[in-house]
Parts: sequence; structure tokens; C-alpha cells
Amino acid sequence: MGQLGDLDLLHAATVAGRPVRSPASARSRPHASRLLRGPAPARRFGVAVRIVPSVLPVDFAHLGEAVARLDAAGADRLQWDAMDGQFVPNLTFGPDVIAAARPHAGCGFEAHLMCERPEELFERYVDAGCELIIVHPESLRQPHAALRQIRELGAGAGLALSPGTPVAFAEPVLDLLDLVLVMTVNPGFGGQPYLVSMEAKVARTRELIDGSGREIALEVDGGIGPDTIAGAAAAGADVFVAGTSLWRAASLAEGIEDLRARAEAARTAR
Ligand SMILES: O=C(CO)[C@@H](O)[C@H](O)COP(=O)(O)O
Repeated sequence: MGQLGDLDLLHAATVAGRPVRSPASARSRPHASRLLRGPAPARRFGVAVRIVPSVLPVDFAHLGEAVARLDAAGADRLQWDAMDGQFVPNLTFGPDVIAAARPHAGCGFEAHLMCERPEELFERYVDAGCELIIVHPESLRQPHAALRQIRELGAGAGLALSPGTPVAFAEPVLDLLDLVLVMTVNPGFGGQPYLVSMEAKVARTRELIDGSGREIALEVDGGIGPDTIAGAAAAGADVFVAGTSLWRAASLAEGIEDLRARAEAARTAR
């Protein structure tokens, strides 16, 4: 079997019935995890344009190869959409899977936790090598305490606002945030249509962040592609999570570069 092409690394549901084997090297790498301890350094998670591919669309049977491919294609970070089938209907992966993929990519990992009681596993996600942990306020009993716990573990803290969640949820905890994620789809599945109505919410979040004087990245996630990224960037987003759209490009590298160029052009015109 020759070198896997990009399309071979798509989720089996997308590339039906193509039996491919992951290279032996991907299986032989030792499992390693990076420990992040102590207060998070003043990391900047994206006050310049960042393109953050989502791992969600890849074929989980070739995960190591896929994240290595995304890293080599120029990803600024990779987003791991951890779903527990409770907070959202879908069920994906947890910290052990992320830890197994960690040695296969040099870029940063962020965990988007769409799970009930996520605070019970924060340490496991940090030990798995995630430098940024993004949580939904509705999943937390005590959002302020949970965000503080993430930072005490040495990771950056992000708050995810679903389409129905007001920007005001971010206000009381801005001093604990490194990133606000404005969801441009309802959480749970990739490949959904972009909600253009969320651009007004992105703009309000941008005003809130700029008014705070804090270095807080503004990320969008859901339906981000060549036709939608400019609107999100013009509204005020810096960081763009892209899943499905990247795999439709001629190559992952071209897809990432195209999105970056479109976002930078729209941001400059802001
Ligand atoms: O996180 C979610 C949904 O919960 C997705 O938005 C993925 O993160 C990206 O999906 P695409 O829409 O880019 O395929």
C-alpha cells in the first residue's frame, strides 16, 4: 500500500469502504505526554490570525498520520472536540486518545470540552498535552472556579459560547480568560452550515474584549471555510477552527493558507 493521500485520512463515513492501513511507523512511536504545571505563562493564543484545524473529520483509525499531516500543512494548533454523548448527542474521544496523538505533531493542542462535569478531567487533558482548555459555561457548576483551576494547571482557559448563550456569560470571568470561542454552529457535529447570525455576536464579543484591555483571543468554530471566514474575520474573530472545509481543498496546506489569506485580508479591512 503506497503513501496515504489526504483523502485517505478522512473519516470512514466520508470515504466509505476504502480499506487503508496506517504506516507501521505511526504505531511504533512511544506514547508520550507533556506535563504543564504552574501558572500559565502569558501565552498569546491568537491576537494574530490563527488557523486551527479540527480533528473531528479525520479517520480515527489513522489519527497519528492525520494529525502529523495537519501539523505539516501549517496548522497553528489542532482542536480536539471532546464530546461525551451527554452534553451533546455525539460521542468522540477523551484525553487518552489525545495523549496517543501528542507525539505525532509539534503544534499546540486545544481541547474543546463538550462534556458534562468537564472539571473532573481537566488535569488529564493537560497531562495529555493540551495547552488550552475550552469549556462551555452550561456544563460547569462553578465557571469561575473551573476556569481558575485550568490556569492553575498551567493551561490557557477558554470559554465557549453556543449560539444560544449570551456574550454576557464571559463578562464576570474575563480576567481568567485567554480565549473566547463564539460557536457559529450548535455544538455536537462537524459539517453543519455556518450561522451568519452569529457575526453580530462576534462583533459584540470583540467590543467586550477590546474594552477590557486584555489579551484575549476571539475564536470562531463551525462551518468556517473560504465562503464564510471573511465575514467572521470582519466581525472581529482572530482564530478560526476549520474541519470539513479543509478536506475539500486541493491540499491541506493550500486550504490552510487560503483561509489564512482570506482572514488577514478581511481583518485588515476591519
Ligand atoms: O466543534 C464543532 C461542533 O461541535 C465543529 O464545528 C468542528 O469543530 C468543526 O466542524 P466544521 O463545521 O468545520 O466541519
